[in-house]
Amino acid sequence: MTLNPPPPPSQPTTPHSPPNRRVLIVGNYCHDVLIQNGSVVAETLGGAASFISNVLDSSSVSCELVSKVGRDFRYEVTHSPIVVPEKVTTVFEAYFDLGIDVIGHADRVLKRVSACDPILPSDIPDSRFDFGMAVGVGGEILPETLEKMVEICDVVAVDIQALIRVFDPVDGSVKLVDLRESGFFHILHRIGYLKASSDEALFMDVEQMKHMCCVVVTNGEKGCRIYHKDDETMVPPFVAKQVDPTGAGDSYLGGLVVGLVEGLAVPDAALLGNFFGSITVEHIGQPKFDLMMLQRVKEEVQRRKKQRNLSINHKNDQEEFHARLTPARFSCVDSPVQTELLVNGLSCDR
Ligand SMILES: Nc1ncnc2c1ncn2[C@@H]1O[C@H](COP(=O)(O)OP(=O)(O)OP(=O)(O)O)[C@@H](O)[C@H]1O
Ligand SMILES: O[C@H]1[C@H](O)[C@@H](O)[C@H](O)[C@@H](O)[C@H]1O
Repeated sequence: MTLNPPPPPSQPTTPHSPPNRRVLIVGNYCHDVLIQNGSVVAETLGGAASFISNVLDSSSVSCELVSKVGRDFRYEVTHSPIVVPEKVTTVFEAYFDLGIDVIGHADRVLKRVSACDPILPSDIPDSRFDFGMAVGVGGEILPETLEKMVEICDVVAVDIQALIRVFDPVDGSVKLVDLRESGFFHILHRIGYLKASSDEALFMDVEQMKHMCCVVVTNGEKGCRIYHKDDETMVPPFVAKQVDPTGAGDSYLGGLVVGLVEGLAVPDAALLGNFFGSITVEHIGQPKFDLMMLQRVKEEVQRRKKQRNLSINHKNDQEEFHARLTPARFSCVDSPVQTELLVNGLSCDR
């Protein structure tokens, strides 16, 4: 089945001088506090922007990141955030033993216990970008912020969590509102990609949205589905031993965008998303990707592109791409810090 998605970002002009494929990532970093049986199990750097830039940086895709943190921000990051001295960094507590939350999310109950400032249009550079990613976690993306993004970026990908989250005024519990009531709906015909988890997809009309943009719905260990106009494609998962689901959707989106800027077709880019999502669930916090693994992935992406250019694809060609990526996962090793955390770590079987 062929998908006819929004145009990908600009392609190389000569084999030796790749163009500047700049990606703009907009969303706040946060502190993630993982809680199980009443105790803090881990405190990690969070925020979709941090997981996504980890995937893009590791894949040598140049990106610029706009994020706000408070004076208490304690992580050394490649892309410096804007520090708001009178504020504290956004904090999410993730409770792994409170059962199913109000939105039917069985993994964890999320509470936003503090929130840094929103990201304003004036915080975003005035330059042009090939690809924009609106990936807020705590309500920091405003309609006018997204409007500026669609003006300066050729294609914009949006994580629905940036648009539909609302926060309980008493305890900060995350709730979702219908996309039509989110205050962003009027801009959505101008975006290229909308990503939602299967829980979040219940808060939009996929049948309606797939005529406005390419919709990707992730479904944990089952992989993901792509909807665009009259096409629907299932993209298979990779087998993983889940330890902590945090950031899986973010790394997925990072992998998808890496695939798109590299010039892969949407289903292949989504397979790369599944690949990075599956590695992320095996770690607490940010995964540190193995260099050999990244090199293999790069080679497979180039091979896949060549195949496409020569039009030598056949019906089951994604199976082959999947089969060639699968062994690359096994060259991935944990850093000592992560291994130590895993010993006391979470295990969240779905
Ligand atoms: N247990 C798993 N095994 C294999 N792959 C997984 C697993 N969980 C997630 N993934 C991969 O990561 C992708 C995103 O996961 P998921 O659907 O849980 O997103 P999400 O709910 O947005 O994640 P989060 O909010 O935790 O960041 C999936 O489509 C899948 O490819
Ligand atoms: O760090 C995580 C991550 O970015 C998730 O995508 C988001 O759902 C959580 O709110 C956040 O704490």
